[in-house]
Amino acid sequence: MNNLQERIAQIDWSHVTQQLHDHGHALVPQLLHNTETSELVDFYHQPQHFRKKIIMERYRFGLGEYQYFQYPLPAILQNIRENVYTHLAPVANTWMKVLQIPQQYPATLQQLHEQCTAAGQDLPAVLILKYGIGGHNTLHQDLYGDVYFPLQVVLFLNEDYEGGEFVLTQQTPRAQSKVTVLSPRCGDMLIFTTNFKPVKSVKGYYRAHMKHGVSEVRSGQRYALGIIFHDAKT
Ligand SMILES: O=C(O)CCC(=O)C(=O)O
Ligand SMILES: [Fe+2]
Repeated sequence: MNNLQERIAQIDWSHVTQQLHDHGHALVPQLLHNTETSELVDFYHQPQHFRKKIIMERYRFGLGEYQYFQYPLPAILQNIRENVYTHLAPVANTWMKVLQIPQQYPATLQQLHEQCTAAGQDLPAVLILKYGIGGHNTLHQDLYGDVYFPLQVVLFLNEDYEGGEFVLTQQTPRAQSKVTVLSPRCGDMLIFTTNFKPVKSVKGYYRAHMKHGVSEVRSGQRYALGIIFHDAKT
Protein backbone atom coordinates (compact mmCIF):
# COMPACT_ATOMS: atom_id res chain seq x y z
CA MET A 1 0.00 0.00 0.00
CA ASN A 2 2.68 2.55 1.07
CA ASN A 3 4.49 1.17 -1.74
CA LEU A 4 1.67 2.30 -4.06
CA GLN A 5 1.99 5.81 -2.67
CA GLU A 6 5.70 5.67 -3.52
CA ARG A 7 4.94 4.39 -7.02
CA ILE A 8 2.62 7.36 -7.54
CA ALA A 9 5.28 9.76 -6.25
CA GLN A 10 7.82 8.23 -8.62
CA ILE A 11 5.73 8.71 -11.76
CA ASP A 12 7.46 11.13 -14.14
CA TRP A 13 4.89 13.86 -13.54
CA SER A 14 6.59 16.40 -15.78
CA HIS A 15 6.29 13.94 -18.69
CA VAL A 16 2.64 13.25 -17.78
CA THR A 17 1.99 17.00 -17.62
CA GLN A 18 3.51 17.51 -21.06
CA GLN A 19 1.44 14.63 -22.52
CA LEU A 20 -1.72 16.12 -21.03
CA HIS A 21 -0.93 19.55 -22.49
CA ASP A 22 -0.13 18.08 -25.90
CA HIS A 23 -2.76 15.35 -26.23
CA GLY A 24 -5.34 15.73 -23.44
CA HIS A 25 -4.44 12.28 -22.14
CA ALA A 26 -1.44 10.48 -20.64
CA LEU A 27 -0.88 6.79 -20.10
CA VAL A 28 1.02 5.64 -17.01
CA PRO A 29 1.95 2.03 -17.72
CA GLN A 30 1.96 -0.63 -15.03
CA LEU A 31 1.04 1.44 -11.99
CA LEU A 32 -0.83 -1.43 -10.33
CA HIS A 33 0.41 -4.91 -9.54
CA ASN A 34 -1.70 -7.98 -10.39
CA THR A 35 -2.63 -8.48 -6.72
CA GLU A 36 -4.06 -4.96 -6.72
CA THR A 37 -6.00 -5.24 -9.98
CA SER A 38 -7.53 -8.54 -8.88
CA GLU A 39 -8.42 -7.08 -5.46
CA LEU A 40 -10.21 -4.26 -7.31
CA VAL A 41 -12.10 -6.68 -9.61
CA ASP A 42 -13.16 -8.65 -6.52
CA PHE A 43 -14.75 -5.54 -5.02
CA TYR A 44 -17.31 -5.66 -7.83
CA HIS A 45 -18.88 -8.69 -6.20
CA GLN A 46 -19.00 -7.16 -2.69
CA PRO A 47 -22.19 -5.07 -2.62
CA GLN A 48 -21.38 -3.38 0.68
CA HIS A 49 -18.86 -1.16 -1.14
CA PHE A 50 -21.39 0.34 -3.54
CA ARG A 51 -24.16 2.93 -3.44
CA LYS A 52 -25.68 2.51 -6.91
CA LYS A 53 -25.68 0.15 -9.86
CA ILE A 54 -26.31 1.32 -13.42
CA ILE A 55 -27.39 -1.00 -16.21
CA MET A 56 -26.04 1.01 -19.10
CA GLU A 57 -28.52 0.01 -21.79
CA ARG A 58 -31.42 1.34 -19.70
CA TYR A 59 -30.03 4.85 -20.13
CA ARG A 60 -28.75 4.24 -23.64
CA PHE A 61 -25.19 4.67 -22.35
CA GLY A 62 -24.08 1.55 -24.19
CA LEU A 63 -24.09 -2.08 -23.09
CA GLY A 64 -22.67 -3.16 -19.77
CA GLU A 65 -23.01 -2.22 -16.13
CA TYR A 66 -21.24 -0.23 -13.48
CA GLN A 67 -21.40 0.38 -9.76
CA TYR A 68 -20.55 3.55 -7.86
CA PHE A 69 -18.57 3.12 -4.67
CA GLN A 70 -19.85 4.67 -1.48
CA TYR A 71 -17.81 6.46 1.15
CA PRO A 72 -15.57 5.49 2.82
CA LEU A 73 -13.71 4.33 -0.27
CA PRO A 74 -11.43 1.28 0.06
CA ALA A 75 -8.01 2.54 1.21
CA ILE A 76 -6.32 1.72 -2.10
CA LEU A 77 -8.76 3.97 -4.00
CA GLN A 78 -8.70 6.79 -1.46
CA ASN A 79 -4.91 6.68 -1.73
CA ILE A 80 -4.85 6.86 -5.53
CA ARG A 81 -7.55 9.53 -5.73
CA GLU A 82 -5.87 11.83 -3.17
CA ASN A 83 -2.30 11.40 -4.35
CA VAL A 84 -2.94 11.60 -8.08
CA TYR A 85 -5.12 14.70 -7.58
CA THR A 86 -2.27 16.74 -6.11
CA HIS A 87 -0.25 16.23 -9.30
CA LEU A 88 -3.16 17.10 -11.59
CA ALA A 89 -4.41 20.27 -9.88
CA PRO A 90 -1.50 22.33 -11.31
CA VAL A 91 -2.28 21.01 -14.84
CA ALA A 92 -5.95 21.97 -14.45
CA ASN A 93 -4.92 25.40 -13.16
CA THR A 94 -2.66 26.00 -16.17
CA TRP A 95 -5.52 25.08 -18.49
CA MET A 96 -7.96 27.46 -16.80
CA LYS A 97 -5.39 30.23 -16.90
CA VAL A 98 -4.49 29.93 -20.58
CA LEU A 99 -8.17 29.64 -21.50
CA GLN A 100 -8.95 32.69 -19.36
CA ILE A 101 -11.55 30.79 -17.35
CA PRO A 102 -11.85 32.36 -13.87
CA GLN A 103 -11.42 29.07 -12.00
CA GLN A 104 -8.51 27.68 -10.01
CA TYR A 105 -8.44 24.36 -8.21
CA PRO A 106 -7.21 23.85 -4.64
CA ALA A 107 -4.04 21.92 -3.87
CA THR A 108 -5.76 19.03 -2.07
CA LEU A 109 -8.67 16.73 -2.87
CA GLN A 110 -10.17 17.47 0.54
CA GLN A 111 -10.43 21.16 -0.36
CA LEU A 112 -12.01 20.31 -3.73
CA HIS A 113 -14.58 18.22 -1.86
CA GLU A 114 -15.41 21.11 0.45
CA GLN A 115 -16.34 23.08 -2.69
CA CYS A 116 -18.38 20.09 -3.95
CA THR A 117 -20.24 19.79 -0.64
CA ALA A 118 -21.12 23.49 -0.74
CA ALA A 119 -22.66 22.86 -4.19
CA GLY A 120 -24.67 19.86 -2.95
CA GLN A 121 -22.29 17.28 -4.47
CA ASP A 122 -21.18 14.83 -1.81
CA LEU A 123 -21.27 11.33 -3.29
CA PRO A 124 -18.18 9.67 -4.74
CA ALA A 125 -17.97 9.39 -8.52
CA VAL A 126 -15.68 6.37 -8.36
CA LEU A 127 -16.94 3.33 -10.22
CA ILE A 128 -16.15 -0.11 -11.54
CA LEU A 129 -17.40 -0.91 -15.01
CA LYS A 130 -17.99 -4.40 -16.35
CA TYR A 131 -18.63 -5.26 -19.99
CA GLY A 132 -19.34 -8.65 -21.55
CA ILE A 133 -19.29 -9.62 -25.23
CA GLY A 134 -20.89 -6.81 -27.25
CA GLY A 135 -20.36 -4.44 -24.31
CA HIS A 136 -19.43 -0.86 -25.11
CA ASN A 137 -19.62 2.64 -23.69
CA THR A 138 -20.94 5.41 -25.93
CA LEU A 139 -18.98 8.67 -26.21
CA HIS A 140 -19.60 10.91 -23.21
CA GLN A 141 -18.23 13.32 -20.62
CA ASP A 142 -18.41 12.76 -16.86
CA LEU A 143 -19.71 16.02 -15.43
CA TYR A 144 -21.79 15.52 -12.28
CA GLY A 145 -22.74 19.04 -11.22
CA ASP A 146 -21.59 22.65 -11.26
CA VAL A 147 -18.28 21.86 -9.58
CA TYR A 148 -16.10 19.72 -11.80
CA PHE A 149 -12.43 18.90 -12.04
CA PRO A 150 -11.37 18.74 -15.69
CA LEU A 151 -9.20 15.59 -15.53
CA GLN A 152 -10.08 12.03 -14.60
CA VAL A 153 -8.51 8.60 -14.38
CA VAL A 154 -9.25 5.07 -15.57
CA LEU A 155 -7.45 2.05 -14.16
CA PHE A 156 -7.43 -1.00 -16.40
CA LEU A 157 -8.15 -4.09 -14.33
CA ASN A 158 -7.71 -6.94 -16.81
CA GLU A 159 -6.62 -7.69 -20.36
CA ASP A 160 -8.06 -11.13 -21.14
CA TYR A 161 -10.59 -9.77 -23.62
CA GLU A 162 -10.58 -8.62 -27.24
CA GLY A 163 -11.93 -5.32 -28.56
CA GLY A 164 -12.96 -2.94 -25.80
CA GLU A 165 -10.48 -0.25 -26.86
CA PHE A 166 -10.56 3.05 -25.01
CA VAL A 167 -11.56 5.78 -27.47
CA LEU A 168 -11.06 9.54 -27.16
CA THR A 169 -12.42 12.09 -29.61
CA GLN A 170 -11.21 15.64 -29.90
CA GLN A 171 -13.47 18.11 -31.58
CA THR A 172 -11.90 21.10 -33.27
CA PRO A 173 -14.15 24.08 -34.00
CA ARG A 174 -15.40 24.02 -37.62
CA ALA A 175 -13.76 20.63 -38.31
CA GLN A 176 -14.45 16.93 -37.88
CA SER A 177 -13.33 15.04 -34.78
CA LYS A 178 -9.93 13.47 -34.30
CA VAL A 179 -9.93 10.02 -32.70
CA THR A 180 -7.40 8.30 -30.45
CA VAL A 181 -7.77 4.56 -29.81
CA LEU A 182 -5.88 2.99 -26.93
CA SER A 183 -5.48 -0.65 -25.91
CA PRO A 184 -4.03 -0.35 -22.42
CA ARG A 185 -2.67 -3.31 -20.46
CA CYS A 186 -3.87 -4.61 -17.10
CA GLY A 187 -2.47 -2.33 -14.37
CA ASP A 188 -2.11 0.77 -16.57
CA MET A 189 -3.52 4.12 -15.49
CA LEU A 190 -4.90 6.53 -18.06
CA ILE A 191 -5.36 10.19 -17.19
CA PHE A 192 -7.52 12.21 -19.57
CA THR A 193 -9.55 15.37 -19.85
CA THR A 194 -13.20 15.24 -18.83
CA ASN A 195 -14.49 17.94 -21.13
CA PHE A 196 -11.88 19.98 -23.00
CA LYS A 197 -8.22 20.72 -23.45
CA PRO A 198 -6.59 23.99 -24.47
CA VAL A 199 -5.14 24.19 -27.96
CA LYS A 200 -2.84 27.00 -29.00
CA SER A 201 -3.69 28.95 -32.14
CA VAL A 202 -2.41 32.19 -33.63
CA LYS A 203 -5.13 34.03 -31.71
CA GLY A 204 -4.31 32.44 -28.36
CA TYR A 205 -5.78 29.31 -26.80
CA TYR A 206 -9.17 27.80 -27.61
CA ARG A 207 -11.06 24.87 -26.09
CA ALA A 208 -11.04 21.58 -27.96
CA HIS A 209 -13.89 19.51 -26.54
CA MET A 210 -13.15 15.86 -25.89
CA LYS A 211 -15.31 12.83 -25.22
CA HIS A 212 -14.42 9.28 -24.31
CA GLY A 213 -15.97 5.86 -24.68
CA VAL A 214 -15.21 2.19 -25.17
CA SER A 215 -15.48 0.22 -28.43
CA GLU A 216 -17.32 -3.09 -28.53
CA VAL A 217 -15.86 -6.00 -26.59
CA ARG A 218 -15.51 -8.93 -29.04
CA SER A 219 -14.62 -11.65 -26.54
CA GLY A 220 -14.12 -12.05 -22.81
CA GLN A 221 -15.12 -9.68 -20.01
CA ARG A 222 -13.62 -6.25 -19.53
CA TYR A 223 -13.29 -4.51 -16.14
CA ALA A 224 -12.18 -0.92 -15.62
CA LEU A 225 -12.21 1.43 -12.66
CA GLY A 226 -13.05 5.09 -13.14
CA ILE A 227 -11.93 7.79 -10.74
CA ILE A 228 -13.58 11.15 -11.12
CA PHE A 229 -12.21 13.69 -8.68
CA HIS A 230 -15.27 15.85 -8.10
CA ASP A 231 -18.16 14.41 -6.09
CA ALA A 232 -21.60 13.83 -7.58
CA LYS A 233 -25.10 15.00 -6.65
CA THR A 234 -26.70 11.59 -7.23
O1 LIG B 1 -14.51 1.42 -19.30
C1 LIG B 1 -13.74 2.34 -19.55
O2 LIG B 1 -12.56 2.18 -19.84
C2 LIG B 1 -14.28 3.75 -19.57
C3 LIG B 1 -14.89 4.10 -18.29
C4 LIG B 1 -15.43 5.49 -18.23
O3 LIG B 1 -16.13 5.96 -19.06
C5 LIG B 1 -15.05 6.28 -17.07
O4 LIG B 1 -14.38 5.79 -16.16
O5 LIG B 1 -15.40 7.46 -17.03
FE1 LIG C 1 -16.63 7.99 -18.51
